[in-house]
Amino acid sequence: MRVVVALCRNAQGEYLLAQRAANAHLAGTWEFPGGKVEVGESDADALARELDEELGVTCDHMEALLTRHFDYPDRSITLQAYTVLLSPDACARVIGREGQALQWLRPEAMASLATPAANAPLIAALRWPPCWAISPEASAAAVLDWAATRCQAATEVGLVLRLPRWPLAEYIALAQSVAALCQRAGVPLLLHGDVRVCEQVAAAGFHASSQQAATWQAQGLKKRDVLPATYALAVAAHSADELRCAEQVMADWAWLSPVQATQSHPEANGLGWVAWAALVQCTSLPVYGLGGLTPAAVHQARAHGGVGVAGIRGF
Ligand SMILES: Nc1nc2c([nH]c(=O)n2[C@H]2C[C@H](O)[C@@H](COP(=O)(O)OP(=O)(O)OP(=O)(O)O)O2)c(=O)[nH]1
Repeated sequence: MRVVVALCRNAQGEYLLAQRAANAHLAGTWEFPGGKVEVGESDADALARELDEELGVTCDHMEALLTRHFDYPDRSITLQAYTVLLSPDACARVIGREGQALQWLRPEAMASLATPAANAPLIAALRWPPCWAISPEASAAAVLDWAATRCQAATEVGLVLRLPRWPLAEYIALAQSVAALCQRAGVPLLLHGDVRVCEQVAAAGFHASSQQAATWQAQGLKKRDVLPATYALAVAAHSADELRCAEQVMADWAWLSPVQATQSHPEANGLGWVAWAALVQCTSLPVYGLGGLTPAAVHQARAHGGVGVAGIRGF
């Protein structure tokens, strides 16, 4: 079943959510406005019809954001999300024409609501940048310069400070400087390595290796047991099993690699986008593509069920 949804944003950076009826599939959850595409309808027709039926508004402009296939126990859906520009007038006129409750909410506040499981990647795409730049292994001065350049760039990017060979104390000192730069620029930063760094540095999250996640899983530990409450957890995965492990430790998203062969791991064959997309379907987590990609691959990732891309060279 093909379902189109509208991510309607207002001038305050909030998005419109509607509560599903008590007798509907996924009753009571907070969804994005939209619905099933009927036979013979284009996505644009279906979305315009749903917005009129549900909210009493017409949409001025829509842009494809991402596609994600999702298997609920009783049905499979292909969810196609569009960002929709509503004029300030239209935002003010929005009403729940089917009696549904409505609210405008920032993406980071959506985690505390009951939302359809298929929506996690959409919410991640609204909350987090489409691209993550992973630090090169270089001197402290070069890494600071790398971070400063990306913090000044106009493109939407997050940073991952990955320096596996650095002693803990030196990593923490550099991470504190990078975190200060990122905070000033409003750029999210993920830490890496020893999880104890999170107690010393104010960052947006932590990037765990697949081995770290497997160790936590074996010990029955979840994200809340290993990270400060405000931290997001991103876990590296290379297979369906590792994606399941990321889910079990309650990661916020997974990096799935390698999409293509890379300079750092030339021996590993790339999955290619088709096999990558098939693996993405094994999980309900948001997934970023990694391995031999550049920021230009965001659209391909999003057409294959992903949220975005990450990498070292070219980011
Ligand atoms: N509208 C909407 N549906 C969603 C979202 N996330 C999600 O998993 N779904 C699922 C729930 C349903 O199984 C399916 C949409 O079907 P629906 O029943 O809302 O479609 P509709 O508006 O055409 O409903 P109806 O005319 O059949 O009553 O997609 C979302 O954010 N918005």
